[in-house]
Amino acid sequence: MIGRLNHVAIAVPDLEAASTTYRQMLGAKVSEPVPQPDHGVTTVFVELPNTKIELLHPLGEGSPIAKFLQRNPDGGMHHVCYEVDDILQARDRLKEEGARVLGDGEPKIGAHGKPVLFLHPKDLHGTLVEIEQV
Ligand SMILES: CC[C@@H](C(=O)O)C(=O)SCCNC(=O)CCNC(=O)[C@H](O)C(C)(C)COP(=O)(O)OP(=O)(O)OC[C@H]1O[C@@H](n2cnc3c(N)ncnc32)[C@H](O)[C@@H]1OP(=O)(O)O
Ligand SMILES: [Co+2]
Repeated sequence: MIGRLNHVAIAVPDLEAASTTYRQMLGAKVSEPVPQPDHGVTTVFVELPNTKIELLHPLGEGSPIAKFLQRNPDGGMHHVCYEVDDILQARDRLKEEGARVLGDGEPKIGAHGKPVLFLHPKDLHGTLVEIEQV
């Protein structure tokens, strides 16, 4: 059911410093920061030949990544995002298989203008998983 790896997300305490590291030290193509108020984060995308890295920083009150950064003050890998063809079909199958779909269970529009959902890390061996319909 899951397809390509769309992105790996890394939560960072300093978005500018992380962007500089990826641009200068690693020589990657790095986007400008984009606030995502519906998701409580600001994103920077790093374009790699085969996938993307999503740098995340909290935005506003009650950001879903705030506690993660408190627990990991230097930052760290936050989630992986897999592509699916049909997000509602994927959601229903994942629920049947015992995965908890986070939030109200309805897809939100993600950073690429496509529907996304998140699955609880405790049901996926300690990894927060995002699925994105492409
Ligand atoms: C920009 C849009 C979009 C895109 O298009 O790409 C995005 O990526 S938005 C990214 C940010 N949004 C989200 O992460 C939404 C989904 N996340 C959540 O709903 C919450 O973050 C969470 C996963 C439910 C965690 O909530 P939180 O309040 O931070 O922690 P808890 O105390 O409830 O955690 C319970 C348990 O899970 C462990 N945990 C938490 N986060 C992670 C993680 N990222 N990876 C692995 N494990 C995680 C946490 O340590 C707790 O474990 P125990 O201590 O053992 O109970
Ligand atoms: Co993401």
